Amino acid sequence: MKRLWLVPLAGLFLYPVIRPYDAYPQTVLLLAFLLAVQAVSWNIISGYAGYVSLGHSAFLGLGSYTAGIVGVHTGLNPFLAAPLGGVVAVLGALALGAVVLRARGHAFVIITIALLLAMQVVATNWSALTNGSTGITLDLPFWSRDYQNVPFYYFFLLLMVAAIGFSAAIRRTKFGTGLVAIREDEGKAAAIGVDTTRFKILAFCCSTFFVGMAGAGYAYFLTFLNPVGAFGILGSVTIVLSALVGGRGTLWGPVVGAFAVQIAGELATVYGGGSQSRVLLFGVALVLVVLFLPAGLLPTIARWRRSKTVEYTDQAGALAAAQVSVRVPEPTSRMADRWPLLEVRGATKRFGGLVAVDGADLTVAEGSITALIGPNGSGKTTLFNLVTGAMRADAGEIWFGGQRIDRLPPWTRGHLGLGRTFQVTRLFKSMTVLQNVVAPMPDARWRTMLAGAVSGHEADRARELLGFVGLSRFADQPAGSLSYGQQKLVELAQVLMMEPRLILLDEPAGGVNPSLVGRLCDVVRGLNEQGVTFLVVEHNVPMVLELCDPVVVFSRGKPIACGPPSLIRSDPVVLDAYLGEEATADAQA
Ligand SMILES: Nc1ncnc2c1ncn2[C@@H]1O[C@H](COP(=O)(O)OP(=O)(O)OP(=O)(O)O)[C@@H](O)[C@H]1O
Repeated sequence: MKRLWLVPLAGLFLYPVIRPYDAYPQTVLLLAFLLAVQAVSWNIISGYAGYVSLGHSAFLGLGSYTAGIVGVHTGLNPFLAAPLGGVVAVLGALALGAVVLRARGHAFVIITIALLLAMQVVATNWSALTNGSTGITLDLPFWSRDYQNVPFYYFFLLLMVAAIGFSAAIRRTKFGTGLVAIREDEGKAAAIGVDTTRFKILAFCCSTFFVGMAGAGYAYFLTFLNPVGAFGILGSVTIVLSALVGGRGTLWGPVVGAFAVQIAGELATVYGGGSQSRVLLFGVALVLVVLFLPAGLLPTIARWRRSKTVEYTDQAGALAAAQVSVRVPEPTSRMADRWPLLEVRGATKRFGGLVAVDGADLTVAEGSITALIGPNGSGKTTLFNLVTGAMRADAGEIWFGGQRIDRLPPWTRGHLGLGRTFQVTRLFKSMTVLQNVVAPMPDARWRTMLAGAVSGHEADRARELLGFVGLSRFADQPAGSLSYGQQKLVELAQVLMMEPRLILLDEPAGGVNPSLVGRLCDVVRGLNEQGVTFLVVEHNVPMVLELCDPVVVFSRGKPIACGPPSLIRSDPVVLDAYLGEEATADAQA
């Protein structure tokens, strides 16, 4: 059943054999294959990674011009020049990606359109190479007219199969999971070790190779190239429309969409009175899809078919089966001496006129569970952001394990053993619980990146960690269906996949069912006994005083006291600044 797609594929392969003289349907189909190649490729950067390119047909144009220019100068057949077209498209993506992928959202979309139009201008004006607006005429196909378009048919069909296979392979790797993580929450992805810069540039390159190859074949099919045709916006709009109709971010959505759009466009041209009606149809379809089918056909159908009885759970029972049997870093000899694992020296962060962190110094000894408490807005989360690299400090230094880290990107800090959880959980909602736990990238090696997303010892370890936090039975549920407290525990399991030396917990008990708080403390203690150091921001003062030692008190962006809980509990400065009059009265009673 799973290989049902082989049936239509076999049909497509056999069609020209069975009906060799059906030239028109063959042409419609080969153009659908071409569109599918582009939509499936576009989906890698814009569906998986969420960076919507509206200029992707530029890479078809690059491939076309490569084949055209090489053909004119060397006589090389465009089919043979196709790999070169793919390589040129990838090189173009590599050069442009480093620049355009700095932008996000609308800015990225606009830049990609600008890019397409810029290429049109270059192709028009670089006459010596491209023959300018006069264009390039290629040799006619060498085969007999009896074969019609059959060679083009198979060329584009094979490319489509290759592009789908490539996209499926990417989706199955940790690289693919990393792209989805970037789409859902780029900051979080970086925090769990995903080198977002490398992932995005690589995805951009992957999304152009088959498009460039297809461009070479398309130039041969048309036998004529000019800048307006090769770098027109309509081609890009059609790609986006195909992926949106079928379902962006899915494997088969762009394929289904490409066939639907190509066939609908053909019908509009034939019965609607010419190619203008095709443009009108695309415009109307784009509006309708965005308004009424935002997820696309396949995801909408899948949602209808999916069982409506997703198991929403309460928090009771979670952790019941928890076993503290988890692999954590080897305790180091320095631990015994309470060596500083993290040192923040004079860190400052300003937001306009507001000084959120004001020359703060903080030391976290290896092997400790250090607390960071303080009133709302005193700068605790901002300090976390400076330590993990989510924000850059305006001044000061941060050292971790004897290495200065304040200029390193967040993922490198993660690879060094710095993990964090968030005040408001930031799981990847479209992934299952298990997929979330295997998503982190513990290092920057290519081997890790290309490893299976949910396979081998990584998956075993993720299951072990889910057992550790007591959530094994939710492994295959969507992360978003779990209760808030359970999501916090999944986030902890996710961080543990990085094998961290230090975990920064941002309000671990916030919003969590009180019955879980005690268990959460046990989990933290269990991990600490095995060598993991913790820095905990928490408003639940009784919990902090019971769990942590030392306790650092933050006020107005810097520490005002530090010591064991017994001292902090009765320190008048702390009582005044943070615990308030009520606590002062309690302490005095
Ligand atoms: N991105 C930002 N832009 C502007 N101001 C910010 C930003 N992030 C934090 N702030 C401000 O910096 C100050 C410190 O905020 P921060 O969230 O670090 O405090 P906190 O101690 O973690 O508070 P809470 O306990 O409520 O989470 C606050 O006044 C906050 O409004």
